[in-house]
Amino acid sequence: MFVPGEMFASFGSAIGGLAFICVMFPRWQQYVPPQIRALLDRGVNKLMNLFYPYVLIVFSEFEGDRLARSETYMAIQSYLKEHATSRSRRLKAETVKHSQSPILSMGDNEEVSEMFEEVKVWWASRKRVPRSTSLSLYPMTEDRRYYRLLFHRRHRELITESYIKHVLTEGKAIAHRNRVQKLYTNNPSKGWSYAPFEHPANFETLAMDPNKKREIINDLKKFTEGKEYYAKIGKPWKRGYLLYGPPGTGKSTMIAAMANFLNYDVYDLELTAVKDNTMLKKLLIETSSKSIIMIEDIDCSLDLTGQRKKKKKEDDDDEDDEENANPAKKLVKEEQTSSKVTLSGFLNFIDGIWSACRGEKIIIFTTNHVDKLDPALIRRGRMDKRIEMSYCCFEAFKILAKNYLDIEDHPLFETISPLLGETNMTPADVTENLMPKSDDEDAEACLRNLIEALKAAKKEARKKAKEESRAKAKEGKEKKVSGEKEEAKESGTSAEEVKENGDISGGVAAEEVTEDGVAVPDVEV
Ligand SMILES: Nc1ncnc2c1ncn2[C@@H]1O[C@H](COP(=O)(O)OP(=O)(O)OP(=O)(O)O)[C@@H](O)[C@H]1O
Ligand SMILES: [Mg+2]
Repeated sequence: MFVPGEMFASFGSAIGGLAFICVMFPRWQQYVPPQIRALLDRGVNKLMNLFYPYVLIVFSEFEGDRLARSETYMAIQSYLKEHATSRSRRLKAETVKHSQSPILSMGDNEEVSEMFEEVKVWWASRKRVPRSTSLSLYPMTEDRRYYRLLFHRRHRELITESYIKHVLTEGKAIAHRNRVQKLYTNNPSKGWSYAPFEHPANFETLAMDPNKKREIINDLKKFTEGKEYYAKIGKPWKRGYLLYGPPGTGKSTMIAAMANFLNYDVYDLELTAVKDNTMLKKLLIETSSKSIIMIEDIDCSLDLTGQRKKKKKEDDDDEDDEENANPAKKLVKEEQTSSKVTLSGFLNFIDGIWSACRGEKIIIFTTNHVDKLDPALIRRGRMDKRIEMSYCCFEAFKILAKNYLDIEDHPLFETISPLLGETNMTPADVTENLMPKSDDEDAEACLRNLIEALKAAKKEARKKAKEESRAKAKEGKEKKVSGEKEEAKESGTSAEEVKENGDISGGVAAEEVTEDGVAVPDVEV
């Protein structure tokens, strides 16, 4: 096979020989003055251009002094792993943490070719071992790898404008597809640490109203495809969701389903483990793009619900006077406050830092009590979409029945449907009943268990409602009696008298109380 890389070595001419010497004896430059060296370089290049019509582009693993690997190099690596390893004769196997099988890539000094729009290009992987005078315990880590792309100069435009773009886009997509999804958690001392994210939830098994589900899926799709749109409207490529609803309605399951649908990493941010606003910023800047940042039970995480209101109120409090008198106490209090994440710090992050760091991120808050949250936290713009996760409806039940019992229809569904409408049962409770308790229990037995549980829940709810209304009535009565007693005390009459008066007048208005505190009933005779 004719390969230009090899052709280079086969030049028997003086030019080839000179070029060969340059490559084989790179130290020759040390013995030649710089002016002559530059002249020689130019001459060699001119001659090479005449006889060697190929263009070479080098993509290094590390660019300049940067410690991080070049994104371009990694994208090419992924591209070549998928497209070239089948044609490569020498492969390199790398064991990747949390991956079950080793990942194969082109071995060092290996070459492969491919066709792009009927143009042939050659890729080669190369390794440069830098000469080092210092002793290193890990000499291998100093190897510098790079990819070489070779093509005929007639195709320069096609390769530089289309092919490289194609390789990078495809390479990034392949890398994203093949990566191990991660679940990050934060801890006070180490920042983020991660484990593989292996939650099996998906939108197919998520029980909820199908229309609502479709709407969420479309929203996510639109978000992932919206890079240009977000750039056009000048908005950071981020989206905020608020999931709210009673415990066991599937909020956490929904986040897992979203992460699996998008193939995003998940950052589970525990606000109570964040020391202060500065630490919060640091953690959030460290999150990568294509990720979901979730803050569960935001109402319980911190006093994010009303810190601003409370602070304002505190200014007028007597407590402050006490602190002013005791500076030590004040200092301790200030320290305690500054060692916490505050609502304003949090909001600043969402509006400011959040917008500045790398895009394609989703932030999700969950809460059981949406009404308790500070409106500033969940206003439009910060939280783009609110999703209510509610009690199990019949449509959601059908999905659970399919997941757990492998049935799409059953005569007992007719009994279950109205019961679900009359009771508030969470999907978590429904699934509990749909799971066979023993080997003898078949689908029908599970459905009967569910019917019993629904009936019991309905009975319980009725009993509770009755008790509540009785308690309310009792409370109202007690309030009325104590009000009458209070009034009697103030007016000096007996409670019975007040009651009688009250019954006649229907209550005494404040204006009708004389200066000496005696109530004058306004009775029309
Ligand atoms: N909508 C649902 N679809 C499928 N399974 C569900 C759904 N809701 C709850 N479940 C089941 O119930 C379990 C608990 O649900 P999940 O943890 O998602 O509830 P939650 O709303 O996050 O509750 P909490 O408010 O207590 O955090 C899940 O593991 C899942 O098996
Ligand atoms: Mg949850």
